[in-house]
Amino acid sequence: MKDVLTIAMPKGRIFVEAADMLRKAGYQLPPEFDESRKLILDVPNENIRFILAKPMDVVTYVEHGVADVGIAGKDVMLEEERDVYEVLDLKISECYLAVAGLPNAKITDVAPKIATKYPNVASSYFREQGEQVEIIKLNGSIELAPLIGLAERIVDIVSTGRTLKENGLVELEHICDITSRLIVNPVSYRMKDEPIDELVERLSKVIGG
Ligand SMILES: Nc1ncnc2c1ncn2[C@@H]1O[C@H](COP(=O)(O)OP(=O)(O)OP(=O)(O)O)[C@@H](O)[C@H]1O
Ligand SMILES: O=P(O)(O)OC[C@H]1O[C@H](OP(=O)(O)OP(=O)(O)O)[C@H](O)[C@@H]1O
Repeated sequence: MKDVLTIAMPKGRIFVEAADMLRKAGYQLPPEFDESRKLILDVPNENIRFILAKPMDVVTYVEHGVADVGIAGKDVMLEEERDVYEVLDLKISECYLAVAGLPNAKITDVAPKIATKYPNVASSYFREQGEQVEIIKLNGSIELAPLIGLAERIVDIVSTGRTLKENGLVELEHICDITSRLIVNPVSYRMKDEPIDELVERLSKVIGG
């Protein structure tokens, strides 16, 4: 009996695209997979176990080796340096990180406040720009911060631009493009090289069209 491969899947918006991609790669995922509230789902005929985690936590499960592989946004990978291998750009959940704020806002502070879910990315970005800022960490609804005076600017994900637009904010600087990545635990990469190589190969074919 071969070792089971544990895959950490992010709940939320990446899940749908990732599940679709796995199906296109020929993995037989049961239909109830998409609606279930279960956090561990076994697919015995594929020798795969899926665990469902918050997108920001996927990398933690993989780093600790309780999941062999996982799917995580590049934003999460950039925010914290982790001991995992990033083996494939899945080219799904495309978006980008940007600086945004109210139009024509005057910068009066010596160190303007920047609200973000990504304090490390934001700090490095402004350090590279040679700009002194004060970072305020938030967990969501980042666009609210400049509207209510918590921060002058934000660093956040932009996809369609709808959230910025509907809140009267404008994009000021493009930081970097983001897509989801396949990440692998370094020990699993050695111990379970066969199923991992197969997964990478099958997913690569889907990406390549
Ligand atoms: N608007 C978006 N469009 C496309 N991809 C996005 C968007 N927002 C975030 N992403 C990508 O999807 C990943 C997961 O985002 P999602 O919003 O599902 O989770 P989260 O915000 O971390 O968690 P939650 O909203 O459940 O607290 C992000 O890490 C990023 O890579
Ligand atoms: O450009 P858009 O297509 O409008 O997408 C961008 C929005 O999507 C994400 O928020 P999310 O929906 O994850 O909400 P939250 O960060 O407030 O939890 C991101 O933080 C932006 O707010």
